[in-house]
Formats: sequence, C-alpha cells, structure tokens
Amino acid sequence: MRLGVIADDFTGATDIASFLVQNGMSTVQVNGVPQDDRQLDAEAIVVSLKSRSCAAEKAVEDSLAALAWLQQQGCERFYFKYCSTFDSTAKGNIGPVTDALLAALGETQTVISPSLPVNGRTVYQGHLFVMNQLLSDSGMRHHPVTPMTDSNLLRLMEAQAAGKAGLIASQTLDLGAEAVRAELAKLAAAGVRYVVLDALNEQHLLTQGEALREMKLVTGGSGLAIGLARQWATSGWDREQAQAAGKPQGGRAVVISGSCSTMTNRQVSRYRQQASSQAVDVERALQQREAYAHELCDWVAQHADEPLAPMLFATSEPETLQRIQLQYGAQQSSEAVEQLFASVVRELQQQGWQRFIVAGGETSGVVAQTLNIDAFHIGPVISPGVPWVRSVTQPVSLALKSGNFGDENFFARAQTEFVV
Ligand SMILES: Nc1ncnc2c1ncn2[C@@H]1O[C@H](COP(=O)(O)OP(=O)(O)O)[C@@H](O)[C@H]1O
Ligand SMILES: O=C(O)[C@@H](O)C(=O)COP(=O)(O)O
Repeated sequence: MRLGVIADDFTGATDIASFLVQNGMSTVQVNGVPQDDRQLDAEAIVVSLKSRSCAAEKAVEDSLAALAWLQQQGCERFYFKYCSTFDSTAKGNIGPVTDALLAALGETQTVISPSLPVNGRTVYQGHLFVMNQLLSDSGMRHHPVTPMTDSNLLRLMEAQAAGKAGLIASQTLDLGAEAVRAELAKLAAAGVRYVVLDALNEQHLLTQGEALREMKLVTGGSGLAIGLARQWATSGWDREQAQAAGKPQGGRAVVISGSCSTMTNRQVSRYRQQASSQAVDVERALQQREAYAHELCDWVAQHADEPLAPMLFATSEPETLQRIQLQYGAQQSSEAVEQLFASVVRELQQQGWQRFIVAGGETSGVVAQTLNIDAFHIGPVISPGVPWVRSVTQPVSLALKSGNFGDENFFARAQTEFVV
C-alpha cells in the first residue's frame, strides 16, 4: 500500500513527512508536481504545493494535478495535509480542495483531523485548541494572511464546502476503532461528508489510524499520520530503516538563518555563544549583493574546520526588523536577504559544501530551489516536524526549520546528535 500526500505548503509537507518516517514509512518529498515521469522509491510520497493562501480554483487545480501524479506513482491511499491551525482564508480553499479530491476519487466521505497534541493542537467537541486557548483566542486570530476567528471545525467546513459536517467526539474515540468505524457508517447514512474527529492525545490518533485504515482519502494536520503510518508501514514501525535513505552525510556544514520568529531569535542567540557567526548587513545585501555574498562565503570557508558549523543570520528582534523595514521597505529588504542567501548557498555548493541547516519557511524554499533540490528522502527527526532530508540526486543534506519549530539548542543538536 503506497500513500500519496498532498500538502498545502513546504514546511507543512516536511512536517508530515517527518511523522511518517518516525512511525516506520520510508518517505520521499517532492517540491511541486514533477513534470517528468520518474518513478520514486518509497512507501509514502509527499507533494508540497504552495496552495495555502491561493484562491480556491487555483488550489483545486494544483491539488488535482498532484493527485493525478501520485496515482501514476502507484499510490492507493491519499492524505490532504493542511495546517494544524486549519489556516484558511475567508473564502477558504480547504473545503473546495476536499470536495474536488473526493469527487476525483469517487468517494463520498472523509475526515477532518488537524490535531497534533505534541505541538499543543487538540480538538474537543469539534473545537480546535492551540495549547490552552481556543484557536480563535490564540495568536492565529492576528495572522496576516489567514486570520482564524472561529474554532468550530464543523462550521468552518460547512462555510467552505458543499456538503454536511458531523462529529465523532472524544468519548467515542475512547471506546476504540470499532466504535469509530460504526459511527462513521452511521454518519455516512445520514449524508455527512466531512467527519470532524476529536483527538486529545496520541492514543486518539492511534485509534483514528486503526479506524481509517481503509479510507481512501483522509484530511488533516500531521498528527493523523502517526496513526496511519503505524497501520501501513511494512517495516513493522522500524524507524531506523525508514529514515536510512535520508540520513545526513558528512562534509562541511553551514547554518543559514532567515527567520525572525521568537523561537528562531532564541535559537540564534544560543548558537552565537556556541559557534562562529556573522550577522547579515541588509544595506550591503541591497546594494552590492554578489560582492557581499562572495565575502560572506570566504568568511564561512575560514571557519569550516571548527567543531560546529559557522552561521550567517539575518534574524533580528522585532524592533530592529521594524527599523530595517521602515528604512528600506518590507518587501525590498526581505527579498534582498533571500537573494543574498541564494547567492551564498549557490557559491558554497560550487565549493563542495554538502550540509545546509536553514531556519525559516520562505528561506528554506529559496535555499532548496537554489540548490536545485526538487526531491528528497526524509531522514532522522531533529525536533517534532523538522527532519534531516537528503537530495535524491545529489550528495546534499538539508535541515529545513519552519520559524516556530525546534527547541533552543536546535542548531547544535542538528549537528551533534545524528550520525554523519
Ligand atoms: N533582517 C531582516 N530584514 C528584513 N527582512 C528579513 C530580515 N531577516 C529575515 N528577513 C526576511 O523575513 C522573511 C522570513 O520568513 P521565513 O523565512 O518564512 O521565516 P518564518 O518561517 O519565521 O516565517 C524572509 O523573507 C527573510 O528574507
Ligand atoms: O501543521 C502544522 O502546524 C505545520 O505543518 C504547518 O503547516 C506550519 O505552517 P507554517 O507556520 O506556515 O510553517
């Protein structure tokens, strides 16, 4: 049984991929729908799209293209992965994409399961919680692109999609997989297309996995992957074996930090005490990018043989960032930083650097694209949702960290706790 995952963004794709390998399924991730007909070798294939904040029509078109490609790869079960905070715009594309995938597969029912207890996302009586707050009371209500002002997943789904939503509550999950399957059948008979699943803990996710073993299409965050991978992994949950192809190889490493999140700021200040580091000068990035990138690469090379990899960082505290954005413009400065990092990693790759530890979702996308890495094996997990990954075609390994993920010692741990 081969699983095909359609993920609505890049770091979200890496997140689910890491839970699949941790629970025993070997996994390859591709960035976008490949245009060639290469056949990939893994139990699960994850396609990362950039559809989270797209208009519904575009998200549907991209998701159906991903589905068709995954079917060509021999996938028989499908998983639509969105954010564990159900990020969707006011017009919302999670509903339309779910409807389109159901129709394409000839199915009439699926589940909605964004819960990820290990990262504080739980669902109770159909309401989504972030840590100890309802989604609509959490910081997500201020999200610049996808503000979430309702926590009721049934209401959110019915507002976006064509069909009827229903609930399987935690009390039923406590009774086990058989009870969940019976409830799914009852809801199907009542015409319910989207079944919101409560989950307060990992046991609930394992029960979901057991109950959904035969369901053709599921939808959710990355948590449900824990339960499903335990059902489908042919290696008997052998994590070591599933991760083998993605283990980082030796060779020189560099840390590139382009995220300004609170967590990344903490990680950067910790790592500055542990390794050589150099802050990026945004003005020089704007005015003399190539010469400056070359200079930074020389600096990185001078620190190549130290115990921990040298770090280049644009990461700034909110006040500094605000000052930079006021002075140079938000878009201009962020693009200048991204392009500077692109020039740096291009030159380092030419000089034979093989390990890149990157902080920031957008920054990760730029680095992977610049290094020409469009498919990678998922390796050992550094922090929940952040694995080492290894290019399918080149001897290059990446650790791609979304801004909020990882613990304070992430950059050092990524290098010291894994066989390289
Ligand atoms: N000092 C800085 N000045 C301006 N923009 C910056 C600075 N540092 C980082 N950026 C930009 O901020 C954005 C951070 O986004 P991203 O990499 O997705 O991180 P996150 O995952 O935390 O959102 C990138 O476009 C990056 O280039
Ligand atoms: O499900 C999740 O929380 C993550 O996989 C995810 O999608 C995070 O998105 P970003 O916050 O945009 O990195």
